[in-house]
Amino acid sequence: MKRRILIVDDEPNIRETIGDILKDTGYEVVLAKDGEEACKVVGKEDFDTIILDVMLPGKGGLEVLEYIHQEFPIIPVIIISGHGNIKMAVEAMRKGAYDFMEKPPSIERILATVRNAINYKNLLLENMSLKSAANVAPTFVGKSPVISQILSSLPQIAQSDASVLITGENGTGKEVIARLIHFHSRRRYLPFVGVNCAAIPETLIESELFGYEKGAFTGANKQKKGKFEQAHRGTLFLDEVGDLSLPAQAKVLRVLQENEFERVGGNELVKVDVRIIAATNQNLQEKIQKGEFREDLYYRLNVLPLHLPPLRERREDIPELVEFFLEEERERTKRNLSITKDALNFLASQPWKGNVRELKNFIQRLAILCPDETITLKQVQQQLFPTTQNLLQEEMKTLSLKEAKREFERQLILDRLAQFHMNIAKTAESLDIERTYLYRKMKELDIMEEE
Ligand SMILES: Nc1ncnc2c1ncn2[C@@H]1O[C@H](COP(=O)(O)OP(=O)(O)OP(=O)(O)O)[C@@H](O)[C@H]1O
Repeated sequence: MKRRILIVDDEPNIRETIGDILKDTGYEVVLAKDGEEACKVVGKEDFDTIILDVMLPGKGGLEVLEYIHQEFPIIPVIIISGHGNIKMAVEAMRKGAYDFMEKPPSIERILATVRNAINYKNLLLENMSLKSAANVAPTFVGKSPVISQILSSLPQIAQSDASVLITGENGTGKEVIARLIHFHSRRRYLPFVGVNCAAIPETLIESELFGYEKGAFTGANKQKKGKFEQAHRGTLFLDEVGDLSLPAQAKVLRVLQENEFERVGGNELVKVDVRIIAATNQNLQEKIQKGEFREDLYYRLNVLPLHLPPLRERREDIPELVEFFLEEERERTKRNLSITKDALNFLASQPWKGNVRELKNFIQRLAILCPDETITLKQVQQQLFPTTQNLLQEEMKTLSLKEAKREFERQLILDRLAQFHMNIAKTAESLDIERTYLYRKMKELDIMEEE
């Protein structure tokens, strides 16, 4: 990624010469002839450093410096001044300019000062990020073959800047993976902005994504940046992308193609540099067939596809996930929680229709509700299924004979499984039924998932 420098000077010679030197060294350069132009351009594009003449017509250099300092405190400003304006330059340094160069600066001086300023900005960013929780890599637990394969492909995915489409049922960990990709990418110290496209009403999605200008609609009493602008130079996570309306899809496609858009109610083009990671639990191919999702957008998003299978298809990850969530609970509750082997086996046999999220919530519930530090099979079952006792009290009046019979059978089998520590042969023997019949019953009664 090229570093971008803004040069503000009313003397064309100076700004062009410095611009050419920096361009030849590989920087991207933007030139502004006065303070007004500088303030305008700095709000639209992101700069790594600004070289600012202190003596400008109209809006003076010191005023521009103050504005940049207030609005974009992370951008270092290098002051340039003629010999007669040294006093002003000193004043600028006092006001927080990063460095100052006397006109005409030598090539070496320009390159060294710009390089130092960029390093300084990086340090600031790093420091900010070290202080924030964002610096902690999210943990994605799992060693099943499919998860191992995904995790081993992450470094390459993170290093590329191409769009990623993560598919998978709700709660399979799509957002954690998106954060991991961002964390390992060069955008790590820049924002990761998430937007849940399903949670925003259709009427608001455009202003949410693209922002709006003051006066764009009733209540818009000042300009607001949208998610694309907030994510500038970072990553934008479009969660539930399948829920975007067709007009919003058209707008998103345009940003992906042209890297620019207009805020709602505005006609100025805003340039952005964002990496898109999208996620969905829907079958986008099917939505394309039905005319509900744009095929061209699908291909733009699906450059690097990642599929997270449901938890029931990677049950071998469950013990490690349970241990991970228990550890979180140990820390939180300061209790030395553990779980028995048969309880763990039982958890691994459950359907977990809400995937890892449901499992995590369940472990949190166990940690709160279990009186003992060792979580047993009995306690797991009590929390996972309402007991016949409760049902008898609460719902007996409304259950049909068939439902009551089913509930009784279910509870009996669960109790007996607990008694024999999930040993199927012994449980079947004690119930005087065949093992295969017990399996069939467990599936029929939703105690065990159909394969
Ligand atoms: N492999 C994993 N390791 C650790 N925690 C996980 C893992 N997978 C999911 N989680 C946790 O489960 C919860 C749900 O995960 P996440 O929000 O990433 O799922 P999602 O697929 O994005 O869900 P949705 O489609 O509903 O937005 C989060 O609290 C997350 O931290």
